[in-house]
Parts: sequence; C-alpha cells; structure tokens
Amino acid sequence: MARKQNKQDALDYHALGRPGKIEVIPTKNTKTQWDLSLAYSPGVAEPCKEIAKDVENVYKYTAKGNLVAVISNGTAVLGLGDIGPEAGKPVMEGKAVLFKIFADIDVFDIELNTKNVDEFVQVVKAMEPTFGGINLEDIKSPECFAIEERLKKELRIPIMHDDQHGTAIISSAALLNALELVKKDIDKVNIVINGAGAAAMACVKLYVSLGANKENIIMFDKDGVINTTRPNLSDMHKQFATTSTVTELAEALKGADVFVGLSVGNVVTPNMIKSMADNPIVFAMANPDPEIAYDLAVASRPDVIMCTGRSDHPNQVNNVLGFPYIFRGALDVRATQINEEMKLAAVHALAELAKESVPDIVNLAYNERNLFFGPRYIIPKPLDPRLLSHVAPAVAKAAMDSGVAQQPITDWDAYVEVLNKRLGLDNQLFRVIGTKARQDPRKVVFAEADNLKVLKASQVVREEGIAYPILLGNELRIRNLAAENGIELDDTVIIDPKSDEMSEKRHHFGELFFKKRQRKGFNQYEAKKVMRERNYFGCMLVETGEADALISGLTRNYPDTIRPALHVIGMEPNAKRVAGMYIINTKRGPLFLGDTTVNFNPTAEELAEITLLVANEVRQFNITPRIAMLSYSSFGSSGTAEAQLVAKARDIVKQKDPTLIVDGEIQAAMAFNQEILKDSYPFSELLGQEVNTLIFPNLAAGNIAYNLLQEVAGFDAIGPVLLGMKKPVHILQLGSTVRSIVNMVNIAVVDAQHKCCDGKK
Ligand SMILES: NC(=O)C1=CN([C@@H]2O[C@H](COP(=O)(O)OP(=O)(O)OC[C@H]3O[C@@H](n4cnc5c(N)ncnc54)[C@H](OP(=O)(O)O)[C@@H]3O)[C@@H](O)[C@H]2O)C=CC1
Ligand SMILES: CC(=O)C(=O)O
Ligand SMILES: [Mg+2]
Repeated sequence: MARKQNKQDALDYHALGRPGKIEVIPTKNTKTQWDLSLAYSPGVAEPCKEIAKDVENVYKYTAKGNLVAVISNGTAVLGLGDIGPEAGKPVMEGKAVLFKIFADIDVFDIELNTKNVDEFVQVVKAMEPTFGGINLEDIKSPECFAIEERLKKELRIPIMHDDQHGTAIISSAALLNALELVKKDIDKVNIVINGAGAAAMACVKLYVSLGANKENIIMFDKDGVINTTRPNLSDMHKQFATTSTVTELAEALKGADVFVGLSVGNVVTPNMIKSMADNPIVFAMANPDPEIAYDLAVASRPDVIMCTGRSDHPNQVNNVLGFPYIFRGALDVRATQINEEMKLAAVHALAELAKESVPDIVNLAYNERNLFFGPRYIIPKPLDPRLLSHVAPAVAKAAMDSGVAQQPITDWDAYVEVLNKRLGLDNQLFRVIGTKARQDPRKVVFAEADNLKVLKASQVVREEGIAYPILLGNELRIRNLAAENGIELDDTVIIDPKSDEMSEKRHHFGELFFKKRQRKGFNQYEAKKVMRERNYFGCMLVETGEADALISGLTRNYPDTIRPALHVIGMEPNAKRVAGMYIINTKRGPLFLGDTTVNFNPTAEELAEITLLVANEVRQFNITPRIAMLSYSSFGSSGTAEAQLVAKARDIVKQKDPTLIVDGEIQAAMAFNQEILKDSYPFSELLGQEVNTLIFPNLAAGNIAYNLLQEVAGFDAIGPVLLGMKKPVHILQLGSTVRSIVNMVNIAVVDAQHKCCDGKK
C-alpha cells in the first residue's frame, strides 16, 4: 500500500525547487529580437490601438478571455477559518493549478488584505478589464453573500463564489444520485445540515430548488440549532429556521435520512451516525478534516453512503468537480454571468456522468479495478477526463438557452473536440474510427471473456454501440465475474465451446476445419478436438460468418493466439505474409509503426510487402500514408548491407505502387526535420510532407521504438493491429488496458465493415 502523506511531505512539496506551485509561461515565440519587438514595443502598440477603437477586441488580442481571477481575503480558508490572505495563498494557488489542469483556464490568484465589503467590491470591480471571470474563494459568511451579490450586479463577466455554488452543485448531484440508490424521494427525506455559512446556505437553497422540503430540514451553526425562536437571525437564516423543538445535533440526527456537514472537523460521533434512518446518506464535507472520519462512519453503519471532501476515500464531494468546467463553459460562450440555469445544468451533467461506465484511465488513476455507479461511487472522480466534455457544454448550452451568452456555440461536436484538445486528449483518429464503427456495429467474439478487463471492454463496446459482443467461456464464471463487478450482461450472447450444447457445433466446425487442414498437419480427431479451444472455436465463428471479428490474446502469448487464426482463417488472398502495426497517438497526429510484432528480419522483398500492407491499412483510415523507411543511414550515407536492404525495399515498393509517398533509407530524426532534409536531401519525396508512417528495418527496432514511445514519452499506443488476415482477428498484447481493448474492437469493426463489403454484406 502507498505510504501515507505527512506534514513534511506537504511542506516540501511547496518549498522545494521554485517556491509555490505555479508560474507564468509565454505562449508566443520570444526567442529573437524580432519576436520581442512584436511582443513588446513597438509591435504591441498595434493591438493596443485596435482595443482602444473597440474594447471587445481585448478578447481577440489578449489572454482576458481565458483568464480567471481566484480572489480571497483568507477569512474562511477551507475549514481552517480566518487565517489571513497570505496563509490562504497556497489554497488559491492550488485552485489555479486545478483550473489549469482540468480545464486549461489560466488563473491569477489574488489575495486581498481587506475584510471590508465595500473595499473588497471596489477592488474587484476595478480589476474587471483584466479577467474573463472571477472565482471568489474562501471568504467567510455573511460578507461573502453581499460581496457576490454586489459584484454580480456590477460586473459584466461571470462571477461565482465557489464555496457557495460549486459546493451546492456538486453536493446536489451527489444527493440526487445517493437518493436514487437508496430509493428515497427528495421531497420526503429529513436533512440535517451542520454549518450555516457560505457553503451550507447555498447548498440548502439548491436542495430546495431541486425539491427538498424546507419543513424537513434542520440547520445548525456554532451556536446551535437555527430555529424560529432564535433571536437576531439574518433574513437568509430565517428562511430555513426550523419550527421543531430539537436543540442538539445528536437529537436531530435520530432517524434522519441525510447529514450534510459544512462546518468543522470531528463534530459528529459514530453513535450519531448509528441513530440515523436506514441507508443513511452522510456528506461530511469539511476540509481538511471531515465532520466524521470516513472509516469511523463506515464502521458504524455498513449501509451508509459516505462522502467526504477529501481525495483519499471513495465519493469525494468537492467543488473541484465543478468550478473548472463551469467557468470553461461560461468563458467559451462569453456568458455575462453564471445563473441558476447554468448551475442546474452542471448538477444534472455531473449526476448523469456518474452512471456511465468508468473509463479505464479513471480506474487506473484511483487504483481501482472496476468503479461503477453504486454506494461507493455516486459522483464522478475528479481525475475523470470526461468531466470537461460533459459539464462545460451543458453549462454553455444553458447559458445560451437562458440568454446570457454573448458568443453562442453552433457546432457542438467541434466544441467537444476543442475541449478534448485542451486536455491533450486529441484522439482524433480514434474518434473517427469510433464514429465509423458505431455507424455499422458488428458481432465481435471475445475469446477470453472470463477475464475482467475483456469483460469490461465488451460492456463498453456494447454500451457505446460499437459492437455486439459474443463472449466465449464458462457461462457461470462469466456471469459471476460480471455480477461481482457490477457489469450488466443483459442479452449478451455467451457461448461455452466446451459445453454439451455446443457438441454438435463443435462437430460441424471440426469437419469444416478438417477439410481445410487435412493435408496440413491435422488429422480428423485433432481437428475436432481443437474446437474445444476458444481461439479455434472463435475463429471458426468468424470464418463461417456467424461473427465478424475476433479479439483475443490478452492472457496468452502471441504465437499461441496467432496460430489458430492462421490455421482457421488464413491470410488475405493476395497477401504473402501478415504483419503487426502499432498506432501511436502523438500531439502531431497519429503515427503508424510497422512491423512491430510478426516478422523478425525481413528481406528487402518482405520489407516491401510489409510496407504495402501498412500503407493499405493507413489508407483504410482515410489517411494518406507518408512513409519513412527507417535505418541508421540516410540515402546511402552508410554502405552496409542492412542500410542497402532498406533502400532496395523502397525501390520495390515504388515499383509496385508508384503513387505512394515513401522514401528511405532514412534516419528517424531526418524524416521529421524538414530543414535538414531541404539542405541535405532536397530530392527526397518526404520534403514538404509530414511523415505519419514509419517502417522499421526489423522487428527489434520496431518493437523497441513503440515501447519507448509508450513508456518513456508517454504516448498512447494502440495495437498490435494484425495486417494481412482474410478476416479481422486482432491479438492483444499481454496486459492491455480496457481502453486499448476497446480501441482494438473499434479497429476490428471498421476492418469487418471493409472486408465484408465485397463479400457478405
Ligand atoms: N467539500 C467541499 O467542496 C467544500 C467544503 N467546504 C467546507 O465547509 C466548511 C465551511 O466552509 P464555508 O461555508 O466556506 O465557511 P463559513 O465560514 O462561511 O461557514 C462556516 C460555518 O460553519 C459553522 N460552524 C463552525 N463550527 C461549527 C460547529 N462546531 N458546529 C456547527 N457549525 C459550526 C459556522 O457557524 P457560525 O456561522 O456560527 O460561525 C458557519 O456557519 C469548511 O470546512 C470548508 O472546508 C466549503 C466549501 C466546499
Ligand atoms: C473545497 C473548498 O473549496 C473548501 O474546502 O473551502
Ligand atoms: Mg473553498
């Protein structure tokens, strides 16, 4: 298990190296005198003049549109209280980091040395020209209410007090989902709220607007219960003052359905949780220490749905799930405010996202095997990359529908693409393949369906409409595994090739197979016997057209999986060999690499065949292959036989397909460096071309390259895509992730769509 973090870890994290955790980085070239004259005087005067003519141009020529101020006076920093503006700065810098990494929004954190509402408002108002939005943070109540209200009236940019509305949005999404799980109605549940400050008041208001009944709510602050007999209540508190005679928190919690803590740590005891109604919902959201520790609450009530504001337990109900995406959506339509409609849109987008299958990358990030909607997962995880593309568009759309957007979005697909690019998730090729697969989903056999990753991938492809899975394996085992992991099998086909029901089919497949292989090493008995093996049986399903593609190999070595495929299905009529290709997702686009998995030391003729196979596959993705045939030598710079072999292979390729853009032998660096190419090898076909396909001289080089790109450079690698087979069979690498299996299914389906065009369909 990972070591627990301690105080020193936190201090070192902030102090070591450059103090703090943020810096400002230029976004334009600043290397030369030329650049500097543009960035600053004299060039900078031009955008100044344009903005002076029309102030809206500030969004065109400056960072304003993507710049948010996180502003605090340090009076309610987390649950630490009024610790002052400087002491609050690490939190504000932290928020800046979260804005950037989750939504690519730039932030200046601003800590103000004032507790005076007028002064605060005046200062922030004066800063409006700089920022596209204002996130107020950790300002204590009641001042925060007046500050936000006045700024909302007086500014024309979106403004949100995160502790109020961020918290209200996230906890409302969590509440809706928790209630759904325990099958209780929001208008009937008893809700006890500890804390009546910024966060608590915004939460209670939003819960009521979602249907909670004021009569069923009891609130407490430092001085006890907020009831109608209490003197000097503010108007806001009066609205939620209870008529009940309860005075103590412990009393109020007896039989309560929901506890919401937005106060301070450790004020709730296990006995209080024990006294709550069946399936109690507990949101202990005080930071850094919740009102009751996660483990204590769970130990006292096994039926509890327990949430905290912390990241080290399940169900983190924290406003980090909201502010980056709410501001992203608001900035992108240049909303003049963040209104109720936008907040509700965020609530529903978050609540819905929690019910979708969880991507592998999220399980990986949280060291979970299989997160799924249930008591331990009622709300998305903060590291879920889908948050941006789900919440921001919902908020932007609500801004448009409610009439506060100044710059409407018209192409939502393009917008989502831009959002994904912001996170460096530009997986365009796979989106294209995914869309293509979904247009005509095919039956895909999963030969290792009793493996959790395979089973999860089969669920994802079914849910996403990519394929109709056929699961091979022991039915009971598969069903048990699915049940243990919350995987719905619905009407998914499960076939156990070893079962008695399949004996007739085994016999039939065995006979067909024997006809194919009788003079190639299989006797009749063996041909029938191998049909008990899932890879043979699965391949026969594909061969006979009962299925369209097969995915296997996650748990067995490559040769053991490829052999049945070659025996049963075989190669394309014109292919002389099969080859393996990897696709690497880089920021410059996809890179296709071959051969990475099948042919060890090809001859020039064989290397040419591999190149043609890869080129053909790249074209299948509607991409023009621009091929570099790699070596340690460029255009004869080394006269070794190895280098010459590549040059000869290139000649053969050119003879067979003169239209292909292909050159070599060439060193990898040269293939990507247009300047050197222009100076030294201006004759090259690769001049002016962005190389997207790399052919390696042998398997060792190809295999090492993709592994390095994946592990050291951190690129997503998808493959190996098996080329040259008559029908789509794809063999996974040992240990592939669920996402990479899903990607392989996408490829298999698209492959099946192509291969069947002249045949079955
Ligand atoms: N998980 C999340 O996303 C978020 C969590 N929070 C947490 O919520 C808490 C409150 O934050 P915020 O609303 O901004 O701060 P405020 O200062 O505005 O409010 C604090 C509230 O807690 C009350 N309180 C303090 N001690 C007790 C106690 N022993 N029993 C009952 N009530 C008490 C205060 O009472 P009084 O009014 O009498 O002083 C006040 O009403 C913090 O711990 C913060 O970390 C906040 C925002 C987001
Ligand atoms: C999460 C947060 O904003 C707080 O605890 O104040
Ligand atoms: Mg806060």
